[in-house]
Amino acid sequence: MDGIAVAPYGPKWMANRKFFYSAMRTMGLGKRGIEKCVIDEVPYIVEELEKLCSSDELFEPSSVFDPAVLNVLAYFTFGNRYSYQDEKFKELIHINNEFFQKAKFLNQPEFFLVTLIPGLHKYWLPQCFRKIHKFVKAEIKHHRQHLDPQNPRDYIDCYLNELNQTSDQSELSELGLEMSIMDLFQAGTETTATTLRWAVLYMVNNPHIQENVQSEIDNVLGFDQLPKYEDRTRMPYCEATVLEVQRMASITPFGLLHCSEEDQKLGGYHIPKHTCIMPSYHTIHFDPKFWKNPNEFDPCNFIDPNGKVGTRDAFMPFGGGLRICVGMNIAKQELFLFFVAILQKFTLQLPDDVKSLDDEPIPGMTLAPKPFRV
Ligand code: HEM
Repeated sequence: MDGIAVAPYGPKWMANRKFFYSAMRTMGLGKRGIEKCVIDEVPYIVEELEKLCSSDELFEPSSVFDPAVLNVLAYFTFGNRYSYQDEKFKELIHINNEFFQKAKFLNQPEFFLVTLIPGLHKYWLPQCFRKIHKFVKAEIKHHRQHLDPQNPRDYIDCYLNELNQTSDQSELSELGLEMSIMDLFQAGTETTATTLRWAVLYMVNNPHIQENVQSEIDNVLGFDQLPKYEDRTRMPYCEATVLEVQRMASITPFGLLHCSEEDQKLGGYHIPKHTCIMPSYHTIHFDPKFWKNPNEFDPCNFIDPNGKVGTRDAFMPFGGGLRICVGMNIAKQELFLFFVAILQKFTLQLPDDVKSLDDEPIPGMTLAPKPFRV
């Protein structure tokens, strides 16, 4: 196992994770910093939503969020974004979503059979995994042919440069690059797009909160000024609302599986070596010890008495420890900037005959709202 999310704790995981951070820094200094990738996507989201609204038909917001978040990662890794109508891109979204659905199998007991019988994974791996792999390999081949070592354009170029400079003993490899990209797509698209769908759901179910958000946007940005990530310091209510969406939705209720490397003591319990551990972030996010009215959607959970946004130890949407989400800073920027840009231009409403949306999630590896239309 190579890459980041699926790699076991060890030198390969460490090298790929470290490389991801260093690429973010390198690219952050250039024209294609992650914030630019996100901001550049905003006009396309607005345009797509305008098109959908003008038809008077209700629509499911994932038709906009899926391509938008995948485009940010495509921009970061492949160096270009795709038109939402591009057939190749539609196919990539389809196979990426399909793979995510299949990956729910990872939480089932059958998965342990796959890990116990050597070689079985070759037969079990679903077709969509092979398709994404083929797509990523083709992009890497294309990048290798057009690589200019002095001007790395994106994540793949930075990684290839590093491979060309390092020795055979390096823990980085072409397979590590392929797996890392697939991890970023897998871990970084459904999670972010699903959180945005929850944001829409909570806004239509709580119109008074939507009004407060919009009035802050009107005061700080007006109707035309594009939001920047630094604006969040002047927009505490919007920032707190996004954090509250993450708490209430708790889309990764158990994070990823962890395993103790040694015998450990934790909270007075003895954890033997090689115990499988699933932290329950969902429990922490709804614990009345930490939250006044945990079952109520209330952005004030994150606003301190001075009106400033403060986070809490009992808030862990991105997990914690050594394996904390590597895409946390990308996701935070996407959530804030997309959320603000949408509510700057649109008011989200339910059809006349619907009072509120069902906020019971569909159970799974991530907690998603049931399909809905606005
Ligand atoms: C709202 C969006 C997101 C949420 C809620 C989320 C949440 C998480 C959580 C809970 C974990 C597991 C941490 C643990 O086991 O303690 C994780 C891991 C991970 N996430 Fe995210 N994530 C999000 C977005 C992203 C994005 C945008 C990317 C990529 C750009 C990404 C890439 C990863 C990777 C590669 C890992 C595995 C890290 C490792 O094992 O070292 N995630 N994420």
